[in-house]
Amino acid sequence: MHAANLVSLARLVTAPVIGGLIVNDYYSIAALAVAAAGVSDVLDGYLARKYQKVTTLGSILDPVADKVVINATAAALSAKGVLPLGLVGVFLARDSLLILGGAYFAVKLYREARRRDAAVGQPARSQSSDAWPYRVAPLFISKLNTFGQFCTISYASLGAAMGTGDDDPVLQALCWVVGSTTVLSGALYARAVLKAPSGYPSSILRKV
Ligand SMILES: O=P(O)(O)OC[C@H](O)CO
Repeated sequence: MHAANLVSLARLVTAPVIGGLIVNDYYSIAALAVAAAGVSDVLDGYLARKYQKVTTLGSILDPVADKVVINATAAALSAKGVLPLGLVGVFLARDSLLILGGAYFAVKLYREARRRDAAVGQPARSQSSDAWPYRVAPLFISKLNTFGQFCTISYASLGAAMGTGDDDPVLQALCWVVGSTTVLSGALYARAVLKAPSGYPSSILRKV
């Protein structure tokens, strides 16, 4: 596995650790760990581009790792009364829709590959990389949103460590901003899909 994907995978597996830190009130370590996860989100993309390893797998693993870390830590902070439950609901709702959308296109690609194989009388090769000619390209607003989510969660955790409380105006502003960018990014993904009713939305699914 390429270094870029190892970085994404490492981020993914830290999610339960960070959640455990928050639940057990180790807020300052959790804040650092979330910030490190945010830095690793930049690093995996940089490594993939530098070594020309921008792959289908990497393009899925990277946002999945982000979603797991962000939702798990935001849910843990909400359970501790540090982040509003509504914000976590917005994060979860958008990411559930994105995962459902991703699953829809994965099944569609798989079925098309099976049909192609059947048409030429070849054994099924739908598992091969030929069947997955697209990589996922996040919208720019989504990259900004992910950055904002990491910042908000890290700041909230730091605030909990310092006892500033959830009425901190900076935290409240961050929650409103990131809640809005989450909704906006979900709406723009939905628009991209709806504009390509029978095909693949080229603004988010790029040929490998
Ligand atoms: O949350 P997404 O799927 O819009 O993707 C944004 C990526 O996580 C950026 O690395």
